[in-house]
Amino acid sequence: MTERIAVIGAGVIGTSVAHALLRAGRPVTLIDRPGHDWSTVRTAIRHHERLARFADRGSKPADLDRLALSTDLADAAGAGFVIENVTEDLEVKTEVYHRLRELGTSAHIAANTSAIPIDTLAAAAPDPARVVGAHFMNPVSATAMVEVVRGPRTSPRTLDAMRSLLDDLGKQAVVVNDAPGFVINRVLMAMVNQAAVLVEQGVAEPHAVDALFKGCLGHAMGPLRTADLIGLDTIVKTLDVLGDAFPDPVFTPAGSLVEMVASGRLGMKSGQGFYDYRTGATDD
Ligand SMILES: NC(=O)c1ccc[n+]([C@@H]2O[C@H](COP(=O)([O-])OP(=O)(O)OC[C@H]3O[C@@H](n4cnc5c(N)ncnc54)[C@H](O)[C@@H]3O)[C@@H](O)[C@H]2O)c1
Repeated sequence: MTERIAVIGAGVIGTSVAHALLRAGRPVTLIDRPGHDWSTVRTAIRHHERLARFADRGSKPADLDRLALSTDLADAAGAGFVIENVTEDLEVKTEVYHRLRELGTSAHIAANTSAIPIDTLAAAAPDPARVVGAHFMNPVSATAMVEVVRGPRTSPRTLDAMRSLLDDLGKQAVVVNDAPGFVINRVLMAMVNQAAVLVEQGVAEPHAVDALFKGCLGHAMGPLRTADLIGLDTIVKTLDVLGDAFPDPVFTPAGSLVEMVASGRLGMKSGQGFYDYRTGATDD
């Protein structure tokens, strides 16, 4: 099956999704806004490829000749499947769905959002029945499972198409119902936020917080390195979505998170977050 897939949003997760699709031999059109810095995308794809090759030395490399880059949403119109990964902001995402509607897109659309309910996005889409949530984890190539969110209007056909695409990628789908933050982020975001508060209050340094989660609870990464990997700006935006949905202070972004984002410390993508990822940095 070689139908082209349009991946909209070439940031942290969109690039990782595109890479995983290329490894599965799928032709991909990766779309971002005009003026987007494609050099960071190429660097990220090379990074994902190194990770994937390290994890599975016998696997086939991503076929980069199948990757088309675009700054025009019209290039999503003819795709067999659309995976939307734009900024975690309802207005920004809604604009993309409205444009897909104007373009008459008839493809199934997977919404990759951290917390925005799928039905809210579906309301702006060409056909709400053709929208399903696909909450991918970064790095996508190295993650075995995807949280799939069935909106109240998601059709069985679209859900099947999502499962079948994930099957091709070698990923297991776990289907949950629609709610702000779904399952993972309703829990994870509260945990990340409290971990940031603990650091703020001087209870522990980031490496101690993460070491406890790895050594005592068997997590692959602690909450603060996970936050750096996701992107601290995305963490704050996701907490804002959850805070709007659930008036609980556990979702009020920690002051330190807000300050880090305001000063451009966005995590791995900017080189600094709770940890320092710049060349030669030693606090890793
Ligand atoms: N970072 C993660 O680990 C992760 C995991 C799962 C889901 N998500 C969700 O995926 C989405 C993207 O997250 P991210 O971390 O990649 O964010 P990001 O900020 O790294 O990237 C978002 C990208 O969307 C692009 N964009 C914005 N408006 C656009 C438009 N109109 N047309 C085309 N491109 C547009 C931006 O230019 C940017 O490149 C968010 O909803 C986020 O919550 C993120």
